[in-house]
Amino acid sequence: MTHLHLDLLFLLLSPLLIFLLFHFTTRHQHNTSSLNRKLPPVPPSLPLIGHLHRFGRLPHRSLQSLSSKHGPILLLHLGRIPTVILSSASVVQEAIHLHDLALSNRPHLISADILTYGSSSVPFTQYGEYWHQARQIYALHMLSVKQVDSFRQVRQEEVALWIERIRGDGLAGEKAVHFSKLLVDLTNSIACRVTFGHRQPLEGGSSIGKLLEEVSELLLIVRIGELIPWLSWIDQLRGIDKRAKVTADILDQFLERVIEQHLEKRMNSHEDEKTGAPNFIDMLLDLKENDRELGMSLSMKNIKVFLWDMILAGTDTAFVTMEWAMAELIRHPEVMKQVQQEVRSTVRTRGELNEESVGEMKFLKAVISETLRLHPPAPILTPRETTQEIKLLGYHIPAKTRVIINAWAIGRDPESWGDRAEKFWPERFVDNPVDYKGQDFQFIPFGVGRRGCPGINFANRVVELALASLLYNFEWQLPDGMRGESLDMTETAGITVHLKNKLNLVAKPFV
Ligand code: HEM
Repeated sequence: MTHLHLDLLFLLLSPLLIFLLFHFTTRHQHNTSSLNRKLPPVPPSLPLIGHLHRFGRLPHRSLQSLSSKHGPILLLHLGRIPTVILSSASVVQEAIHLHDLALSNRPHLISADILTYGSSSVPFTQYGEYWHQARQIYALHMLSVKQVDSFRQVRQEEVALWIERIRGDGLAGEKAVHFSKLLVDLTNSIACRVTFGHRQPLEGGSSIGKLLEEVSELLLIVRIGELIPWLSWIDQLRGIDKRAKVTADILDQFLERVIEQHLEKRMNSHEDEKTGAPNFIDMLLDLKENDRELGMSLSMKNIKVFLWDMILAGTDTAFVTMEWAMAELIRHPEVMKQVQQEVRSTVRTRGELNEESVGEMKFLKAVISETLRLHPPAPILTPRETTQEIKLLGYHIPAKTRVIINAWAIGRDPESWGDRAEKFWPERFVDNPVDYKGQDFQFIPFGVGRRGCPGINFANRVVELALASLLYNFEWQLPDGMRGESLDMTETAGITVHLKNKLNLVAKPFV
């Protein structure tokens, strides 16, 4: 059906839809308040769509402005979905200290169901036994400090190749480098080598990057049927399910193929030959062979989900962090100079740029923290859902309420960060014990509580080494004599928030 037909159909049906929506929404809101308990403040809404229109294209910003008017805890109705918004460090602290367990579920999302084997992906899966076992596998095997250490050589090799690529190809010092694209290439190749053992495991036309883009986009699409179930036929007409199923099939076939290749290789090699570079597929296949020790049986489906999670959760977030860090450094040449001085003098003293020398670069770490404070890659984290009724700041929050934590607003709250809350000022993190591991509620780019990110250590190693290498090897400028302060910092909409206009920079070799 063409777009014209769809629009016409929608127009004809809209009076009926408006009546039914009005009936549904008012009845629903009445039900919530009839509990006769004090609910969080509800900003004015429209009868048909509740607060959907107030969610905005960039929800972290629109929700911040709502909470500055109505307070740090709000109740919104996104269509049929009651959603509580938490926007201050103290309210999140109370939520996690008193109700972490009750806040550990994720809402059920149809796209995640289709794209991640019935929502088996850890970021989307329901709280319960499977989630516990999966987190154990991350903590003890895939993302343990020892395991992350074992990928050191992969990271160092990939970063070194990447730096040479920037320097070579006649790019460096001549014309602007498509910096954002370079970052995607690096994070993809590290994630693929670590996960599959190869840089580019897909043969033929499509690439992992393309597949990843399609999956992220599909996970982001707002489904009308999820907000207003009886309108789900509109999603069918939009073809979302079909698109998601096609992508899920490509993804599944790809994962099957790489796992088969590894199985074949294992069958054809003797025990003493199984010493290739470490990768998640072989590690999971080893665990599957010894699943009695593991305490759970790992199915092939589980293995596929773990592999895809690593790519999905780990690539975009690290890339976005580096993109924002570089954009802020370009806008603040004095900070750029200071961090380059630290990186270069540490390398001079240590004789080498590697993960050990990077570990000593305090100001570089402060620059990364300040970037994550101002630009958390997932500004409203990942939504939660209450498993039971809870009480927060004296307000009742019913079971099955969606909960959104606005980490972006919390990171810019003058109550926690003072007058210079909006300023990029990395010094605030030098010799400051506040960090992003989830204990300091004013700074939570990796989330909080038991659903917090298990990949912090993995991400840090990549981001620190890659940024240090860029800063050590090159002087960075905007093309055509553009000045840093004119850099467009407009954000894109999405679960992860990028720079809208991709970064193009001139890289002049320093060494
Ligand atoms: C700068 C990089 C990263 C950032 C900012 C980030 C941020 C986040 C956030 C905000 C969440 C949701 C937390 C919550 O709901 O409280 C999350 C969850 C998750 N992250 Fe990360 N992440 C990053 C890198 C990684 C990496 C490298 C991996 C794996 C290799 C990873 C794996 C996961 C997983 C599996 C979850 C789901 C946890 C659960 O639901 O139990 N992340 N991450």
